Amino acid sequence: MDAGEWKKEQARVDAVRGQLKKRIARDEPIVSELKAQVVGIRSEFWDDVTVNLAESDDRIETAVSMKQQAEVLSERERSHRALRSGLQKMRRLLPAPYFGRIDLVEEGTDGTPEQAYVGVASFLADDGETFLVYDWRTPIASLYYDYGPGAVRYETPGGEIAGEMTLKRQFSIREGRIRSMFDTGMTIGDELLQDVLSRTSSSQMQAIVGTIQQDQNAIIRNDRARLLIVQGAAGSGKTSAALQRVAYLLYKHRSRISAEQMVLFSPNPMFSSYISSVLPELGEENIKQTTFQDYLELRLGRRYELEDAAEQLEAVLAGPEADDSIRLRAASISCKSSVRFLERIEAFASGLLRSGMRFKGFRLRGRVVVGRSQLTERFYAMDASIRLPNRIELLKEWLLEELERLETAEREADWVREEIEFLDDDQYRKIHKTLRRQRAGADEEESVLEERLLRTEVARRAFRPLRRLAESLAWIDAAGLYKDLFRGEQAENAAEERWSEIAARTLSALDDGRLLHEDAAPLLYLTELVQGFRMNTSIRYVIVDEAQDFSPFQFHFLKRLFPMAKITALGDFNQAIFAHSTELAASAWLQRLYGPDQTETIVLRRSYRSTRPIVEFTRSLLPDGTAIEPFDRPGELPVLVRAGSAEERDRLLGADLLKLAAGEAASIAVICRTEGESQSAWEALRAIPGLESLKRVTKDTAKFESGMLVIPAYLAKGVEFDAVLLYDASADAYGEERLRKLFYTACTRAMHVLRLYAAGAASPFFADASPGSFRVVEPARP
Ligand SMILES: Nc1ncnc2c1ncn2[C@@H]1O[C@H](COP(=O)(O)OP(=O)(O)OP(=O)(O)O)[C@@H](O)[C@H]1O
Repeated sequence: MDAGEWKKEQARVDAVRGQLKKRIARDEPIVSELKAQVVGIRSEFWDDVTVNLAESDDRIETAVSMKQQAEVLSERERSHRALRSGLQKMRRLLPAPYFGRIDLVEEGTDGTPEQAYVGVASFLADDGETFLVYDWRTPIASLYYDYGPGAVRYETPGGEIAGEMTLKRQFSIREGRIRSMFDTGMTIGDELLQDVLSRTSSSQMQAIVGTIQQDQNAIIRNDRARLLIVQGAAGSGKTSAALQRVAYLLYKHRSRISAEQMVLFSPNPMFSSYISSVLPELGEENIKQTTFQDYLELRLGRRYELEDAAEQLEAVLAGPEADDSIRLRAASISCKSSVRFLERIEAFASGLLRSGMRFKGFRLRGRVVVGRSQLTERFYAMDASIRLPNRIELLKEWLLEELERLETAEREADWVREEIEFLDDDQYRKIHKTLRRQRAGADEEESVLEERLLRTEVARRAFRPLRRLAESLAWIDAAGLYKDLFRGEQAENAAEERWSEIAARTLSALDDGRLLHEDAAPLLYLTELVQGFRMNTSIRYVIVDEAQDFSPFQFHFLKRLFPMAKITALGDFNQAIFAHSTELAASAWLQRLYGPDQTETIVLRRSYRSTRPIVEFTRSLLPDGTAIEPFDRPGELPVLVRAGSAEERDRLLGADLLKLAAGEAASIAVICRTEGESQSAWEALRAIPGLESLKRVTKDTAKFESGMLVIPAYLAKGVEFDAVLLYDASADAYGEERLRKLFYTACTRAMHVLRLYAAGAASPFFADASPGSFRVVEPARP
């Protein structure tokens, strides 16, 4: 780049920063003053309004005065919020006002190119019209991500604009100085990306706004698809693109959609903390984050002892695949996560329109007051065309009336008289108050009236839990219905492998009040088919990360739970470590969920997280791994360290940990296969001098921190580390084919360094890796 051009650009950066500083200096005192005013008005609110309620004129005056004060307050609050957010944007722009420039000659103009500089927020000149910086989410900025110099077109709210891009320039600016600057073609320069990716990790995910790639931009800006499926290689930027997409959508629909109307399903709470700084970094509020497990807990947690996905995985990994009970459990999981089972449940629910409903009766003091057969008879006496949830609603209404009738009749029962003795003082006082009020106009004698009131109170108290039960729909015997799928005629028709054993195990777990993870979503699905689906109509966008771990049941839930939402499902089938996994792009049932017209799929092949040698090693572990493209970032080969014993392995690994920590690595993870392995590895390694502060991550860890830690592979999903040390890569630990994806997931967490340790024979996966894609190190022994 010639020096004159560089100087010109630096002068522009200086000028824009000058404007920013001027505006910041102007607005800072105004924001502080407004804040002081708001605080002042709030605290003096009651002093300033004339409170005089004696006369009616005064009352009006007071109301007017209060209204005026409230209006002043909300007007000041609005101005304060707007100015403060403008100020925050300017402060964010100050160190690096922009990262890109495009020159565009619009069709039909005189040929003079318009220059558009692109940054994290828009910034206008004093005239209030000229954009000194365009927000990366503005329509014109899309050109920066989608095109190279040449013919271009982009959508604006006013229609399509076509033109010629005459220049595309990238900048790296730090603290106001241009560090690098180059004109590029189609892709956003590898140089910049190299620079960004070679940095060490931090405890929080970073925004990628300056280096978004074209295919990622397609994810970010897609607002057509009802279901957007993103299948992307490990480290291809799925999570990053998803978060940028949230920021884009919040900007695009800022007048009608707020952060509360979006929800992100993440794999675990630690992951939520890891990504929580991206949106604030982009000047947006964080959206709601949850896990599917949270939803299950909310709906089923009170009634059952719920197993979570991690416990399920641990159970499956607890023994060798050849172990019969492990095989049976795996068969149970895959059967209950299948579309076939979903369809079976739907067919079973339709059958309930005719027969088979199960209810629980209502008891009062050990006596049945509304029997289950009474409920069933009423249910089936209804018109055959009425849907299940509507019948339940009608039955509930009847139940509430019936309980009221029973309660009135029950007041005369002998036990009520006895219970009166047990009313406490408070209740007596309340009743006497009512008594005093009613006595005036009553014909009855006081003692008769008193007894009537007391009896009413006792009966009301006794029926209260029954009324609550009726409202809660807990009188539908959902577990009983679910059990019916595993017994009698239903069970006999099942063609699944080992069905009768699966059925026996399911029934015995349910009888103990335990709900296995694979039963939770199907049971809830069946319950909702009967009683109607809960809905949240305010949510407009749902993002599902690690979507390969979602079963058909979970996707069907999302569709029904969020009927007004567009869903983005991001995942990688190669990282499907749980037994219930979805192939995403290749899944026919997922395509059918909203139908092909409303479903779009984007595939990301390029992997950015790891160095080229790491990607070359990890992709060679997969049968279709050649489709994954490494980003050309150099680094050292992955290393297989062969140890003679477990003790030697711990010693060697410990020494490597210390060496890496003394170097540049900010985060180093010792990744284990299971929670149990993680616990014993942590104990063994912590005993090594210098490693006393080694941390251990469990499924209850809420916050992601950098430094040295030990973590089970399934919890490391979605996060990344400068260095990954795979604790046990021996044939004992990873000898089975079913563990290939877990192994792959663990290895792909590494950004710069990957070392794998094996005491004894190494995992057979190494034999599948390309020759020369890793180095073997064997310590010299005497
Ligand atoms: N366009 C980009 N510019 C700069 N960095 C990027 C870009 N895309 C991805 N990255 C970086 O690559 C790493 C991996 O990204 P991310 O975690 O979003 O990938 P992922 O597809 O969700 O990975 P996984 O499925 O393995 O969890 C992150 O450090 C991210 O910042």
